Amino acid sequence: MFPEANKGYSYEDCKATADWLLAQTDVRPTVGIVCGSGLGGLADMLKDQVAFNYKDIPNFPQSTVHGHAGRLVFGTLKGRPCVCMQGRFHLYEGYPIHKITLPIRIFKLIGVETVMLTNAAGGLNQDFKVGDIMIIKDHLNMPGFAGINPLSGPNDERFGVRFPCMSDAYDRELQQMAMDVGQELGYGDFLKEGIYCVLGGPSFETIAESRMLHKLGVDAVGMSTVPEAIIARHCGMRVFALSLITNHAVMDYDSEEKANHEEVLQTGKQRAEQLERLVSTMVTKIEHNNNYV
Ligand SMILES: O=P(O)(O)O[C@H]1O[C@H](CO)[C@@H](O)[C@H]1O
Ligand code: HPA
Repeated sequence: MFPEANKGYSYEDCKATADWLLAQTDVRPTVGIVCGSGLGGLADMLKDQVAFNYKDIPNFPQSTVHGHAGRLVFGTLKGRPCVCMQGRFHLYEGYPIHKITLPIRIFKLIGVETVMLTNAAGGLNQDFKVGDIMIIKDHLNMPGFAGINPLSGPNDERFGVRFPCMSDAYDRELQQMAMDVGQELGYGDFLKEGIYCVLGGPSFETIAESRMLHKLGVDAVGMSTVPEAIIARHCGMRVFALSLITNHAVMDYDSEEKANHEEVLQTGKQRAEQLERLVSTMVTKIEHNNNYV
């Protein structure tokens, strides 16, 4: 019924990878973090690290994008056991969508309860500045409109239901926590919230595309995160996600601005410290069993 390419990894494949990892480390993370482009420094915050190169992990794809180191790092963040993907996978790298999201199911099988996704994104909201951090409150899954969804193919109920709800994709308590922590840290001026839209990439948006997305109510555009959020919600993990606004999406034919990956990485470096502090402070407030203390 389903073409071979749509089958993805079986539960047993995922379990084999999870068990392999659990056999190599005593760390039992309840929080899983994914680092966006240029945001790999988040992983360096972990203490007592046990790190694996993606090439050494059974079934794992390889990172091919500059700014994505390709390491899975276990460790503790202010005493809390965490696992961190220092580098993620994107559709435009040529991987099937099931492969992009495999690590999220591995997170689930090693005991992760809360997933924190970060990304670099282009700002469409005219009130946003480069360097703003946007808490994602909802998403537009453009590849999904064309049938490219990480849940397509046979459904294994051991992960989740056939038709998962997505109106609660981004945990509201964690959004509020991020706002509160951001205020406490004095980040009020550059902490925003909004809607993220994923596109396939790797070409950046045309002016017409940016204008269309802006009219649709999109605040920031990128090429990741949404497939990971869908897979995490499907298997019952809580999701928090944020975008670092690394550039303005060009919306004006007179503009001299041109989106480029170097600028994306550069902005990441400039905001790295604050972003790390925001995420690490949140981690210390996320209790086992997903309670916010
Ligand atoms: O979403 P992350 O992985 O942060 O990366 C973003 O940055 C790259 C473009 O510069 C794209 O891959 C886009 O998705
Ligand atoms: O402007 C952008 N568009 C798409 N993806 C991005 N990732 C960082 N900036 C951008």
